[in-house]
Amino acid sequence: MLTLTNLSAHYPEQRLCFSLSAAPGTITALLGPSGAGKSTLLAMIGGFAGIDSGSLTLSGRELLSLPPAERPLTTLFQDNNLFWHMTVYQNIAIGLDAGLRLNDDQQQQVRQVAAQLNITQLLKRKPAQLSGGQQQRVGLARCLVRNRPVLLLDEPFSALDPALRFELLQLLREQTTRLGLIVLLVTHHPEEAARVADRIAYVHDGRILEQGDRALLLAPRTPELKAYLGMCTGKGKE
Ligand SMILES: Nc1ncnc2c1ncn2[C@@H]1O[C@H](COP(=O)(O)OP(=O)(O)OP(=O)(O)O)[C@@H](O)[C@H]1O
Repeated sequence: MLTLTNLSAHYPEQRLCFSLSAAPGTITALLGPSGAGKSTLLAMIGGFAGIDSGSLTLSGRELLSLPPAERPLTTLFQDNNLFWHMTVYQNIAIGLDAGLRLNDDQQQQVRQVAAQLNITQLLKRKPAQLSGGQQQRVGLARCLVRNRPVLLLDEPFSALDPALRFELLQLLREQTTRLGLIVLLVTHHPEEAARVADRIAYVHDGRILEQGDRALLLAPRTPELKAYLGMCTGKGKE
């Protein structure tokens, strides 16, 4: 279980404080308006943003004292951070060894994850020779090969057209269940959350205002989430 307890940061214009639990094998969708703090929440967990107080644990182990590279997690952003001069194989392999010196076992792991994400036929290409969807598959493959229990995703598929987006989300869903990953997925698309997420956390003004299972999207309790989802909150209106 990944557990955030009053994990807090203060910025001149924003005070953020998050409490959240996420279980293995689940996807938690982080929804909320622009500027609410979704990306900062991931940065706080990843160790890229300062923390003032609170705790962050994975299976009871405190993570805040660990530098980012030693935390048991991996991140994927919309800009997938692929290296354009390297092949797809190398771009995945670098997730295992920055010097690209892979033993037989590790080489096998790269090929395995490539097969799972249907990119085996692309391993010799460079990122510029791939479509946007294929590039995101490579980015996801690099994350998965690292074999970390927590996956932080910041709108990774937003630039893709809907069909491709859902294909990749389905793939993410399968891998989350198969590997027992804890996935936090920032998205601006409630319909993405409705399709793949086990849990919904609505981030508003630096905190999680509401959380629950997918039914939350159909029956939000707070006026803020209703307004975010475009549901009418005015009295006497439909
Ligand atoms: N390094 C920082 N310095 C100052 N303020 C910051 C910093 N990082 C985050 N903030 C504050 O946190 C707020 C939340 O920003 P964040 O990018 O996390 O929102 P978001 O919900 O991810 O928005 P979007 O959906 O537009 O990406 C910002 O408006 C800003 O006030």
